[in-house]
Amino acid sequence: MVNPNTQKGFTETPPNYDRKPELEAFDDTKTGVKGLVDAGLTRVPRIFIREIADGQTLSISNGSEIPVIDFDVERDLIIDQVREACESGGFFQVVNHGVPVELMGEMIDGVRRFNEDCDEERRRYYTRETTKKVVFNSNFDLFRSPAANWRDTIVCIMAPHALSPQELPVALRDVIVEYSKQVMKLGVMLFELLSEALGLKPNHLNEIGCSEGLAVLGHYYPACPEPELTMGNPKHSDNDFLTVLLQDNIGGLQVLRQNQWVDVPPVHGALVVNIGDLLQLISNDRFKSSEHRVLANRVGPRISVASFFTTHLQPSTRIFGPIEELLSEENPPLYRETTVKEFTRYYHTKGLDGTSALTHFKL
Ligand SMILES: O=C(O)CCC(=O)C(=O)O
Ligand SMILES: [Fe+2]
Repeated sequence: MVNPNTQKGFTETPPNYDRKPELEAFDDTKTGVKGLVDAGLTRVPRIFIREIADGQTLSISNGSEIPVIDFDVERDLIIDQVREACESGGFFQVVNHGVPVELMGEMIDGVRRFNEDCDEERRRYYTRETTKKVVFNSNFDLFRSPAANWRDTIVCIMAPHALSPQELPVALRDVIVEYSKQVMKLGVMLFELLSEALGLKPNHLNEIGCSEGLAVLGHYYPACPEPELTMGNPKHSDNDFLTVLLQDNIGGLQVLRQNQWVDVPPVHGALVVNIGDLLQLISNDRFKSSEHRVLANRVGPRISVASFFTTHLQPSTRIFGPIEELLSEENPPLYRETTVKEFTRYYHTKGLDGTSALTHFKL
């Protein structure tokens, strides 16, 4: 393999190369990958370079495998389609979902405004403190992952306790409050459909707390001069119950299906829905989370907004395990019980290394 550092005039990466000072220098700027791009960088710094560029290893199909479900049809038909999508990969898109399309565009614009605001404004929110309800940083797992990713993220914890508007950055303050309200409504509806798809009473998943917490992540993937050397978001499954994802029209999101990466193409007005690891756990593997990733791109910025239904930052004492109504002699529990906080801790200590936190909870 060609060593890209050789081309950069580093000659060779020394065998005793210590990444830490370079990671620290990058983190200290508090302006993320966008800050590097603004400085006019034309090569990808080595802290971002993956030994195996997993972006290029497997073939890619055209994304027609990811179903687009219209919510403006008869309920029974929606439930059948949702059940099928959840049992065969846990990744689908929805249209006519009730979140106004105009608001979706405004939310993307809000994330853009924040990330393109002056350095000083972004630095105000830059932190690695995991207890804060508004956190901006680049690579939450910067000091643990094998390679950094070409992405900056702002996380706002919108539920169960509402943030006071003053805590939110001005650039997206109004829009994120309204968007979260709408996504929460959609989430409650999705958990009703998922409950029915599992043969449970419609309120089951909402009653046990699946829609209690909402973390909204605004991702900003700047244009990358050498996208084949790094990743926007490496292979992972989500550690929540459910994710509702809004992506702009750039593309690059892919889901792993039978060892093949499949594009999740942008569809105007659609939201992507995917099952998280916690829903896999409580459904006792009836519904599976899927691994996915985002490629770095040359034409960005790409912007997406991932709404995570989880309570990990405002933890409750609720215990989650495989739902009793789904268990039988032929269907014994596959996982032990846990709290959202304990479950999420595994994910946060290991970072996005491509292994599922679920394995730690298998019986
Ligand atoms: O940016 C995207 O399209 C996906 C983001 C994602 O996978 C995540 O936030 O977990
Ligand atoms: Fe994800």
